[in-house]
Amino acid sequence: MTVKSEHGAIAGASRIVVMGVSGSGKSTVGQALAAALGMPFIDGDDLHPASNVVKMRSGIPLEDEDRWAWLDEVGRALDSRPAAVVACSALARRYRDRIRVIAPDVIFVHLDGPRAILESRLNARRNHFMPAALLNSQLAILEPLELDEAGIVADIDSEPDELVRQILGKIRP
Ligand SMILES: Nc1ncnc2c1ncn2[C@@H]1O[C@H](COP(=O)(O)OP(=O)(O)OP(=O)(O)O)[C@@H](O)[C@H]1O
Ligand SMILES: O=C(O)[C@H](O)[C@@H](O)[C@H](O)[C@H](O)CO
Repeated sequence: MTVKSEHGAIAGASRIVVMGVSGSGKSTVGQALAAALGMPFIDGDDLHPASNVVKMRSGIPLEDEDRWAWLDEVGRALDSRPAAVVACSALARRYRDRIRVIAPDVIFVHLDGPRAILESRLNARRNHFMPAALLNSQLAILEPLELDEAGIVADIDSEPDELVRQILGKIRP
């Protein structure tokens, strides 16, 4: 169960999704956050069916129909463990709702920031299936967390370690 502690931090955060568009740092920050919390880290990129990876690699944005089974995998990755950090874009409310059906106590950490930073990080990144050209479609789908969704927002314009520090000031297991 999640409750706000007396300091306003979200307590009971043991199943965490680090969300945001491509290039926001989900894998980088998610891994560091999991290490700091002593929790396993699972990269949602590794849970995609091969057909999704082929599509993204070819520069074709995924459709909702491509995402449902993947989001179910994300939900199961969380629900089958007592604690975990999963990197998953979870761009739209309906995608987060899908994850919550399986893992109701999930907390979302939205890595948010301006297009210019996202673009420069994606253009500098090597050896990843996701092309920078898909950033526009990702930003078009993005729906920020709503007030009734358990989660926090972190601004990506800091070093990963600093982001982890900020996140740990707002959530605690
Ligand atoms: N806070 C940060 N400061 C500087 N560089 C960062 C930061 N976060 C991530 N990066 C770098 O930006 C690039 C994108 O980060 P990362 O791959 O973690 O993003 P992602 O959200 O997981 O992307 P995707 O959804 O496409 O898998 C990487 O090269 C990473 O090293
Ligand atoms: O929902 C989506 O459009 C995609 O699944 C992407 O967001 C990828 O999972 C990933 O973030 C790219 O590496």
